[in-house]
Formats: sequence, structure tokens, C-alpha cells
Amino acid sequence: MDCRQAQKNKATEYHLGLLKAKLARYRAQLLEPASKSGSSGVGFDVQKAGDARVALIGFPSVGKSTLLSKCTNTASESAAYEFTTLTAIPGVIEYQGARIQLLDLPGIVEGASQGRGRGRQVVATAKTADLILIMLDATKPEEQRRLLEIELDAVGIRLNKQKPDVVFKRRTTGGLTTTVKLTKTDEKTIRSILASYKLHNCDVMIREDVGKDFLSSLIGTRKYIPCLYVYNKIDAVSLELIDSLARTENTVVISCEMDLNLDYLIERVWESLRLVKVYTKKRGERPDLADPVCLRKGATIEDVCLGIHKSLAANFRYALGRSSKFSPHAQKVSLSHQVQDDDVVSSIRNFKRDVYAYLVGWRFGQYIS
Ligand SMILES: Nc1nc2c(ncn2[C@@H]2O[C@H](COP(=O)(O)OP(=O)(O)OP(=O)(O)O)[C@@H](O)[C@H]2O)c(=O)[nH]1
Ligand SMILES: [K+]
Ligand SMILES: [Mg+2]
Repeated sequence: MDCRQAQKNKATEYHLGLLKAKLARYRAQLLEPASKSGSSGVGFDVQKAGDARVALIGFPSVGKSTLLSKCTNTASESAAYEFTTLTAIPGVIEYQGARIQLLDLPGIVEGASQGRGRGRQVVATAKTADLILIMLDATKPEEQRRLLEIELDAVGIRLNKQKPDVVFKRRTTGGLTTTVKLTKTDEKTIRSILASYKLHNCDVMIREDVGKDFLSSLIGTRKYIPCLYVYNKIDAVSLELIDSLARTENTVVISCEMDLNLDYLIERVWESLRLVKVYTKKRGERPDLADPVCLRKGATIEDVCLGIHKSLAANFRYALGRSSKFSPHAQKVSLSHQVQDDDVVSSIRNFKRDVYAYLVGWRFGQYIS
């Protein structure tokens, strides 16, 4: 070996050494308790994109990155060692005309919510998701699922639970209305809870038999997020186990490596997101089926307008509603009118440059002009 080659090798070794040290430091951080200044409850700095965000949460090496690489055009490194993924990696699933952001995240460990390593950052990111995929290794003991639920619960994430039906408005005067009989708590307790949060000047309307913890959902510390439990690596377990897992509620079994059931998983993701597709249509033309506006269930004409262009809602007068759920005759509906899946929305400008939006019927995929 000549001298130059030896020097080159030395330089390479040096850089590799630095790189390895850096990686080792990152990996150590993932397991360290959080410092006071460092990893707070703030999520990774990844822009929300597309129509919905789905976060992958799981222990290390369950196959999160393998799944991202299989379902999207983004490659995320996967390997047999733990903490291969060190940050949030977004990919896009295109399905039914919707663009769903899938977020690959570092594996978390028990105690993540308490600040073990980057776990806080991971669970904080999960809180921004429209759907959480709890990814599990089918070859590992069943308790893994409960351990992850505990971590998410600790940061205020309620999985597959309905948000309490309570309306809350800050006002200059206060008032409490209950429209149902309360059995788990009483008005006096609720008043004292409100007072303890110094919420004297607000209107609270309780329309459900809530418990004492309803308030945390009101002030935003609780998030109600749908969740699917995804058992990976079913290529390595018995048929009996696969059978019983697959029959469990909100559960999908897959094998990333063998490409088993991945299409079905995406179908279930789509279903769980409960997105509503609304097609836009230019006057005299057929609706644009290739590029629907995707909205949350319960979305209104106003949301549709905002999804198309900001100015549309501002110039809005009324909409003519003729969705499949309504009579075949056009009728006026307001901005707050809720749209249905497969509705068609069309915008027209009249002479005064006012913008109207109206719905026309779309039934069983059959366009009624
Ligand atoms: N048998 C089997 N192995 C799999 C499957 N999917 C992934 N693996 C393997 O599991 C290991 C971990 O995969 P990763 O995708 O890196 O897992 P991860 O959850 O992203 O891991 P971290 O980023 O370290 O948290 C790799 O060796 C994969 O080849 C599967 O369906 N079956
Ligand atoms: K891994
Ligand atoms: Mg990974």
C-alpha cells in the first residue's frame, strides 16, 4: 500500500469514526431521560401535507419503516437493529384520489411519555395525527399492545373513544346547561372543576352523561384519535394466532416482508379516516373525478369552498343543494350545510362577480346532471 492510499484510508476511518460517534450519541439520546431544556412535548418538525395524517407508533424493529417503504414512494431505512429510524419520515399513500400522509417515526420504549429519550417527541407527533397505527410484532408477547396504550394515554391521547358531547364557549358571563341526566358526576362538581380552572366566564352545554374528566378534553389536553392495531410479521407465527388476532376489533394482520394483506390495510386506513370525497365540476362539464376534495366527516359547504379557494367562501351567497340525500329539485342550502360522500360541487360566477356554489346529485356513482 502506498503512502497516499494509507493517508486516504486514515481519513476515511476518521470520518467513519466521527459518524459512528454521532450515531451512537443519537441512539443514546433515544434512551436517555429528557433533559430540562431538550426533548419537550413538541413533535417533529414535519409539515402536515395531503388530506390526512397517519402516524406509525411502535416499539423498535416491529417493521414501521418497512411498511412505509412498501406503501409509499418514500424509502425509509429498515434494519434488524433497534432505533434504525431516528427522526420522522413522511411518505404519501395515494388512495381513492386522496393523498394520505404516512409518518414513519422512531421506535418508542416504555416510559416514552415520561420523557425517555425521543419518546416524548414521538408521542407528541402522534397527537397531531388523524389516525394512529399502533404497529406490533406478532411474534412478541401480547402485553406490548397495552404498554403502548399506556404511553399514549399518558400524553392525553384517547384511542377509538368518542369525544364527550360538551360545548364550551368563553363569554363575559357564565352559564352551565345540561340537557341530560348526569349519573357519573353532578353540576356542583362540574362548577367547582370549572372554578378550579378559573373558568368563570364561559358557557358550557353538556349534552351527554359525562364523567369528571370531561374538562380536559374541553381545554385541549385530550385528543380523541381513531386507531388501528397492525400486527406485522405474521409470516413467522401460527395460523391459530393469525386467526385470533385478525378477529380482534380494530385490528389488521400483515406481513410487510411477504407483502401480505397490505392492500387491505390501506383500505382499513381509508375507512378509519372517514374522509368524505366531494367532486368539483365546471358548468356544462362533467365532474373532475381524478381530483376530489377530501374532507373530514361532518364537513360543510364552507369547508369545500375553503378547500377550493379562499375567496370562494368569502363571496358565497347560498348554495343550491341537490345531493343524493335531498330531493331531486335544487334547494338553497347555507354555508353550514354538511356535504355527503360523492357529492358534486360546482361554482359559478354571475354578472356581478358573486360566486355561488351548488351541489348536484351523484348517486351510486351515476352522475345526474
Ligand atoms: N419476518 C418478518 N420480518 C420483517 C417484516 N417486516 C419487517 N421485518 C424485519 O424487521 C426488522 C425491522 O424492520 P424495520 O422496518 O427497520 O423496523 P422499525 O419498526 O422501523 O424499527 P426502528 O426504526 O428501529 O424502530 C428488519 O430486519 C425487517 O427486515 C415481516 O413482515 N416479517
Ligand atoms: K429496526
Ligand atoms: Mg424504522
